[in-house]
Amino acid sequence: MQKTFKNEKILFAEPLFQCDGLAGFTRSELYENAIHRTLRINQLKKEHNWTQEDFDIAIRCLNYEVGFVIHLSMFIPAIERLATDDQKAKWLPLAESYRILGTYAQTELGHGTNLMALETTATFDPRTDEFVLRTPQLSSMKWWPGSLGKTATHAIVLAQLIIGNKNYGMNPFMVQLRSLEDHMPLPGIIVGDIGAKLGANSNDNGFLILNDVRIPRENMLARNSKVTKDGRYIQTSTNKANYATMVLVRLSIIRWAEDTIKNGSLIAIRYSAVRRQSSLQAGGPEMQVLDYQTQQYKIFPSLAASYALFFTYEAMMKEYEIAYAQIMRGNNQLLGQIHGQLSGLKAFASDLVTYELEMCRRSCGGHGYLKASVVGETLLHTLPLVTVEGDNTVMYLQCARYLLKQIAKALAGQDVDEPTSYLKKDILSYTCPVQKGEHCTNPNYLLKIYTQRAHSAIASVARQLQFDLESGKDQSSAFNNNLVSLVQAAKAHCQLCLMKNFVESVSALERTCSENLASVLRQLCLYFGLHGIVTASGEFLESEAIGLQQLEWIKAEELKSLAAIRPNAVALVDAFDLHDQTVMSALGRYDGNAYQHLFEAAKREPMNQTQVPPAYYKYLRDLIKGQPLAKL
Ligand SMILES: CCCCCCCC/C=C\CCCCCCCCC/C=C/C(=O)SCCNC(=O)CCNC(=O)[C@H](O)C(C)(C)COP(=O)(O)OP(=O)(O)OC[C@H]1O[C@@H](n2cnc3c(N)ncnc32)[C@H](O)[C@@H]1OP(=O)(O)O
Ligand SMILES: Cc1cc2nc3c(=O)[nH]c(=O)nc-3n(C[C@H](O)[C@H](O)[C@H](O)COP(=O)(O)OP(=O)(O)OC[C@H]3O[C@@H](n4cnc5c(N)ncnc54)[C@H](O)[C@@H]3O)c2cc1C
Repeated sequence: MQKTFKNEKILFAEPLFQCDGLAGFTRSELYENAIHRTLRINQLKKEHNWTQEDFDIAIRCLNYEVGFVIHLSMFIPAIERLATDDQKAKWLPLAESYRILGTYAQTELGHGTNLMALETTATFDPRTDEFVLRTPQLSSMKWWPGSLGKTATHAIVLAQLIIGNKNYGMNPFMVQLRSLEDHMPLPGIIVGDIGAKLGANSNDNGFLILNDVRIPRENMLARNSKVTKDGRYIQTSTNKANYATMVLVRLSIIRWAEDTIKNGSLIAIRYSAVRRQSSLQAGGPEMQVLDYQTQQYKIFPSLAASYALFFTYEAMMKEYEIAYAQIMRGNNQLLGQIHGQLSGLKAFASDLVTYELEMCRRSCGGHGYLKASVVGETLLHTLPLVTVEGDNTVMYLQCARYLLKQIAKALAGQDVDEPTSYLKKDILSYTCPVQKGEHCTNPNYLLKIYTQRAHSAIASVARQLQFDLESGKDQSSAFNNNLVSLVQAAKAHCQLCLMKNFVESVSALERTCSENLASVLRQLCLYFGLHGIVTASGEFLESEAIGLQQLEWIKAEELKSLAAIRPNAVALVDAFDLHDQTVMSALGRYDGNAYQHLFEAAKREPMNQTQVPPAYYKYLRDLIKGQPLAKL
């Protein structure tokens, strides 16, 4: 599942990467530890001639608990995508050698989603051939960018370009924030950390106020548009190309989601295999909780999601690479498709894993509430994914916007993109594919059900929008009246994508892997499809892709699937090939000794380093001895 990291032994031989000790770290210690880790991985990369992929896998093995995440995943890719060749030649070597440390400063205190309303301005001054950057009011200050608080020496600042009295929209500007001599903020720059978060506290997300900061004209990243010395704005590509970095990170978030749900399902399944509690026969031996149908019902969805997201990431990475190669050659034909697909899938993947991670945590009972179980920590660390790189609702709506355009093309007899080719079918020509119970044991039949449900959801909201417009509603009212249905249609399309990628990937694997493995993967794919229909049965019924009889067969088959997966559940998570130090969980260790590891973790608890707590001498001693307490 995860390209086995041949360098695991090297990485985890170093105490720095042994994660047991992170509990109890202060924010400053977490921050320093993260920086130390990334720089040490960089040294290991040089010492052992690791590839960039090895470097990335090392970071994923550490669950992204490293420093410079935005520098590596946004600042450098933004230079690659938004800068001219000359600008790349200047800035990339500095960034790649960590001579400058960057962030991607787009979001403001007052705006994150609505980029058109960003308030930071970059005003061209032809007298000095410079841009003057300012955050005009409190709500304008940049707020959230990772590494902005204490680390970044430079930021790619997204600002409204002003020439004369005209606003040319959001453009990217390279701004130095701190001195490269003493790291002090430069004149006009007020910068700092925005404070503790629910998780990911090793990251110094920051704020930035720009008070008339002057930068040379050449600091506007000018691949897609530029300003001439005499103040003319020349656009060389769609200004949406300036959004390209976000598209890449949305793809990375799908993989981040896959990595975290693999951790969660591995912990839940391994622990459920060793935890014995209660029994079904009076006086009988206590059962492995993994044998309870309800426990399987709680945690097998995370197992299936792990594989579904793995296959979807692989498919989307290929789709992105094709689109990106064309875009970098100036051909933006696939820009809309890749944006629509990745907006929706980033939202769907992050929604799916945050839900299933909580189910994994709950399945561990009381111990799931201990930091040492790590499932809760993983959830806290994953929660931002439903917001970063675009709030999920907004991302679903971007996907829905794409789907509406595609179905309009389909209805007009025009070509549509491959991911929406199903919309070419006549919506009235669908017949329920499942005519007998045994059809529910074939993922290909289920795929037809998902296709019809997605097509129906998109066609239905398109019709409703058309009806509202024809009834006299203006565009924005008609849209706002149908946002919930638009999100539902986007989710239906995304769930179809996951199911399609799962079915097609297993079908491709069957041609090369053993029948045993093929059978296990087919079973998991079938379960993923069945469970998805059951959990959204109302929508599937509404689409007429299934009736009550089919739903009855599907629900029965889903429960049978639980029992079929049970014998292979532990092997399926072992197949993730995750090192104990990656999973970090006392409940999910490969040796299965959960209780021993829990107790070891408790013994490492800082409070246990002394037998008698300081509070005893301040408060408890007099209390216990019945002596009057001094005034507190
Ligand atoms: C991966 C390995 C890396 C190696 C290093 C390893 C070390 C790193 C460790 C791990 C890597 C992990 C990677 C993940 C890191 C995650 C960290 C994340 C930190 C967070 C960062 C951020 O949050 S950055 C800020 C993100 N902000 C947003 O996303 C804002 C959301 N809002 C918008 O995008 C736009 O406002 C919105 C799309 C909502 C509206 O656009 P707008 O132009 O205002 O109007 P609209 O009419 O809707 O669109 C017009 C037109 O433009 C098209 N379009 C919109 N967006 C895009 C786009 N992104 N790309 C292409 N086209 C776009 C849209 O479809 C419309 O087209 P038409 O319909 O007019 O044709
Ligand atoms: C951990 C973390 C790291 C981050 N790192 C960075 C970074 O490095 N660089 C950076 O620039 N930013 C960063 N961000 C900011 C992030 O990109 C924004 O928070 C995100 O884009 C959401 O925007 P917002 O916060 O303004 O939410 P809002 O858009 O204000 O969302 C509030 C609510 O309004 C709803 N809403 C908003 N617009 C619409 C609409 N059009 N239709 C329907 N509903 C709508 C949303 O669905 C949501 O429910 C980070 C955020 C977090 C949490």
